[in-house]
Amino acid sequence: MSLLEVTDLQVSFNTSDGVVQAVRGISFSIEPGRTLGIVGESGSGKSVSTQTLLGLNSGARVSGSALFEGQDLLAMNPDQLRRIRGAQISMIFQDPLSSLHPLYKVGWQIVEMIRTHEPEVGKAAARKRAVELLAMVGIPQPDRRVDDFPHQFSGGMRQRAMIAMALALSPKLIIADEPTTALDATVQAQILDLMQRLQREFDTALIMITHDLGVIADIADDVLVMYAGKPVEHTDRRSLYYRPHHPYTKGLLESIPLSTGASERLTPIPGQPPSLINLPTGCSFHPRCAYVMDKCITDGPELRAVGAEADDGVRHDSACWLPRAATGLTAEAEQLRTNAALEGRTGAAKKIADQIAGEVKGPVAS
Ligand SMILES: Nc1ncnc2c1ncn2[C@@H]1O[C@H](COP(=O)(O)OP(=O)(O)OP(=O)(O)O)[C@@H](O)[C@H]1O
Repeated sequence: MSLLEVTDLQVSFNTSDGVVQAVRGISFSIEPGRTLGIVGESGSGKSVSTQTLLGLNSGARVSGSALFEGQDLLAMNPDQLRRIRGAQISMIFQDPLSSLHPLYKVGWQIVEMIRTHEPEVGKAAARKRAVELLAMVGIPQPDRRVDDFPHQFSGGMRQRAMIAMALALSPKLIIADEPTTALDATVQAQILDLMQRLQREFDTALIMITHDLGVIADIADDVLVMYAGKPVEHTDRRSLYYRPHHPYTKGLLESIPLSTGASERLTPIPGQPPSLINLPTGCSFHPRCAYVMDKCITDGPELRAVGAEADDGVRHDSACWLPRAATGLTAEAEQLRTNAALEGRTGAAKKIADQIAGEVKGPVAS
């Protein structure tokens, strides 16, 4: 049994403009000590998927199941979820001030967190643990800084303090939602290092949400790529980075900024993600896809096994009509994609491809 097993999670919101289909059927599982990266552009449904697991989306229409140690989180009442939050599953957000109250001392907040879930722990013992936790996440002079207010910490230190708080009750799963996006590259690397070290030490499972594939390149075991509320590619890290199948994943990889001076490469994906109220027909990505075919406009592909990995036991699923073997960034893979795209398009798809042609290089010429 997996630590967490999410099956066909769907989340929508009724708004005055219509129904927002934020999450349209995602499934994943995670084992103790493993890291799952969930990646996609802003609005792809990454945060809603994970917040729904912890009951943090009031007013949402939710279906599917999310078994945490065999118990369905989606069927739990608010009291049961409150007991799970923080103690069994904790969250780290981009903005530490969404977890750290600006008007209370950092140490006091950690102490409160411990004593709320473990009332038998005395104040002195909880404070001692708070100091130990701050030391563990690398806060200098923790016995003194424990009495600081959040605004007396730098951005990186606040992020560390939030990690200390997330670890306070030794949760089995941490969900980190863009935890380093607001930090500069050096501090970002230190925080990711720290999370990885602590994760190993405590065998904690980690779900890392990010819009930047570069952030999880070193730490994810598996990666789930989301587009417009749907999973479009799901595989292990190696396959995803070296043998991507979905053109959206390929686009995300090509848009990773390389911080290597002259060779810097950043090719944005053309166009914008669709409205989740009025989704495109067929594959939601087709209006932006350089490999669009006629079929993509009418039929939405579901995840299916692709690549040679399907035979050697590594799971590699992609929701794309391109040939199963068209994985990777080699010239050969590109040829397969190009041939399939050029063969598979006539009128409508050709028009879309021509529009994209102005913005991106792809198999757009006929
Ligand atoms: N309470 C709500 N009511 C209506 N729509 C919502 C609500 N919460 C989220 N959404 C919509 O659901 C979609 C998915 O949002 P979500 O925050 O999960 O995206 P994301 O991939 O995490 O992006 P970001 O990185 O910007 O947070 C967005 O279009 C968002 O506007």
